Amino acid sequence: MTLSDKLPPQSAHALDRERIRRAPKVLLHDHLDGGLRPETIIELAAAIGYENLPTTDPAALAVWFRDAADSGSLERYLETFAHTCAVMQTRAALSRIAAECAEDLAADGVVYAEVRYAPEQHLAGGLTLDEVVDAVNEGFRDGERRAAAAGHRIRIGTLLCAMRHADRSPEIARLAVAHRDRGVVGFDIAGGEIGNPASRHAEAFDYLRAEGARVTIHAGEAVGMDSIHEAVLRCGAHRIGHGVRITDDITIGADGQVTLGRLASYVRDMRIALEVCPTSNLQTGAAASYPEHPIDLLRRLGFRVCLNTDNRLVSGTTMTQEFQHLRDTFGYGTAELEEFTVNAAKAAFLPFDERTALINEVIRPGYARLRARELSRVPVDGTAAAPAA
Ligand SMILES: O=c1[nH]cnc2c1ncn2[C@@H]1O[C@H](CO)[C@@H](O)[C@H]1O
Ligand SMILES: [Zn+2]
Repeated sequence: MTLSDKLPPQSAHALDRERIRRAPKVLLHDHLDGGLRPETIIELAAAIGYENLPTTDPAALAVWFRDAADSGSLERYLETFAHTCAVMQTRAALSRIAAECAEDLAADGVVYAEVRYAPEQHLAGGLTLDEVVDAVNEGFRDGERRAAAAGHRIRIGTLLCAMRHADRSPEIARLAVAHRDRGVVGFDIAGGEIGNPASRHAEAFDYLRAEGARVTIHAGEAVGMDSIHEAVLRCGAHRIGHGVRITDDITIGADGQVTLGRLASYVRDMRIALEVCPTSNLQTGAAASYPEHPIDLLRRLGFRVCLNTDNRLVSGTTMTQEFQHLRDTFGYGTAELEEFTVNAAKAAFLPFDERTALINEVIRPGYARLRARELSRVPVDGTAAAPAA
């Protein structure tokens, strides 16, 4: 197979920011504790007497997070979460943060999201694991209602993370299964990848497999193929968080001939989705630059790639902004945004009929409308009559 054979036609129209924002999008990889509003952190910190924030100016705090996370190392990136987790230790704080997350995603045009967090990191104020999950779910239901009142349709499921370096994964796996019909759609492991192999959590993954639970695993971000191999073949991951280092198992000859190794073939053949987060990858050193980011290669090779934010505050991003970077770097347009969105909907941890409805009743019609507007050159708000082409 040569790569040039696999190039789809690029969209003829450049998508402007507002059209990207309005297009229906699906987000599968977004951390609740990485996406707080800076104003909310400052308010909550003041209320509980948390004095370690680097600044109490919202704009400066947003810049601080992005800069501190721009370290080239995943470990340094993760250090910034101490400040967000510090203010996420009560029922009210968790519910508020989840509700605001739903509102912010909806305002960015996200119609379905799976938002993840590690319940074990929210026990310092005396909450139980079950109370943490209930508080977050309550917040999301509230946020969905508020978004609907503002004219935005969004649905949110949650993924419970266990931390790779800790030893609570069996408990968190049981928690995910106990709440699976009440807002929780799957399980993940997050945190430092180096020195913390997924196989340490084999007990949790064996249990989840026996329960038929849905699993995604952060892998192939700071560690390469070995980590992806473990995640998929030993731990049974249905999706991979990041997974960009799968390119270590792909060779491209001087003649453009592409060869996939056994692992890369498995991931592509089995339609294991790669939850790709370009900006986060640049910050942690998983990719050197947008042009060098493997998302375009993987997409052209037919991997089930979807586009994600990872951490909206820490990476200073939104879904709209992630796609703008790809538009500017690779010339992507409506077709590619729709492709990522449908890929994400196919890989969502929703029942089959709900995934189908999401694609056929929300995503496809949304993009059809977008394309019709492009053709007639109607302004995005549809108010003024467009001049004839
Ligand atoms: O890109 C990432 N790779 C690995 N772990 C991450 C990433 N982003 C956030 N977290 C970790 O996941 C926890 C639960 O949400 C966060 O507290 C953070 O430590
Ligand atoms: Zn992540």
